[in-house]
Amino acid sequence: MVVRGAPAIGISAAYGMVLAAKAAVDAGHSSACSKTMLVAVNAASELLAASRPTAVNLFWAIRRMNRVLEQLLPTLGEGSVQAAETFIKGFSAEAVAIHDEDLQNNLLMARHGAELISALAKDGQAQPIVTHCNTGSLATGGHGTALGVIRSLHEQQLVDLVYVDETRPWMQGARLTSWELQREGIPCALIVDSAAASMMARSPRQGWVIVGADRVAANGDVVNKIGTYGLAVQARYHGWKFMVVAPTSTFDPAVATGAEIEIEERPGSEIVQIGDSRFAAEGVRSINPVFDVTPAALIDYLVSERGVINRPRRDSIAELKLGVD
Ligand SMILES: CSC[C@H]1O[C@H](OP(=O)(O)O)[C@H](O)[C@@H]1O
Repeated sequence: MVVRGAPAIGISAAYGMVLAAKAAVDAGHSSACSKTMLVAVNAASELLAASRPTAVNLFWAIRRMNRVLEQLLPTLGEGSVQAAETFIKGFSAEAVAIHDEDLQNNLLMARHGAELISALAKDGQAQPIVTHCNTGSLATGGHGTALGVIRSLHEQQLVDLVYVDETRPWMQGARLTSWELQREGIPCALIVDSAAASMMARSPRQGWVIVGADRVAANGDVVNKIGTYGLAVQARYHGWKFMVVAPTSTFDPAVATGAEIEIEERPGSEIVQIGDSRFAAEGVRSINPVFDVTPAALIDYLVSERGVINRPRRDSIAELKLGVD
């Protein structure tokens, strides 16, 4: 959890593989043969892949780096200083490309999402928004997914107030999102997760729930931070629109529905105490899944860098023609 947020996890894994390659070169005193390199990078990618199970960006980035590794390995031969330098340059370039592309995709998604909301805003009125977890520059290559859309809306004076779910139990909303929003001067108020429905009910205007994603299944089901599913149900009941913002690196065409996606379970210690201070009854059983599945039927808009899908379904997602590799 030092690095968290689906795109940031993928980007970090790519850089982690580069660091492992560099370490292999250093250990061989400025050179490394293709065999040593393969062993070192494979070991690193296995370790990285085991770090978290749900965000697919992690596996996507590792696969992408492995493809470049395969192309570059033969150039190392038996190992020379010059070959090692060229190898590291080429391998690092792929990690930097993954990072840069994510930032560019964030900017595109921010534009697509904000254009849609602004087009639907009656009389150009500023919108109330609920967001969950942290999807800003701290979770991505730089601008943010859901928070990127909120930023762009704010630039157009279309944000009335962002209700920030604290996001139990890791408190990404309280610790990170409220910090990012305040820093940018975007009007926001922190709420406990269970207050979101009441905020929707008492808001004079119907607004938007805008969230990110950790994995999008082929049928449009979305896995995101625990509590997202509840927000989608509440949004539908109260007539608020529900928008998911995620780059195509978060889409997993290999899984048919959200039910197939592994949901990370974290230790109960995260929910029976805050910091060192325990408040739950001693010995109580706890269950701590940190993601949930929002069925596609509850999603009004799915925004990726390729554009906006209204009411995502298997066929509309298939039109993106994302390769299964
Ligand atoms: C744009 S980040 C996607 C996603 O990552 C968060 O999970 P975590 O903080 O556990 O890594 C959350 O579900 C965000 O929506």
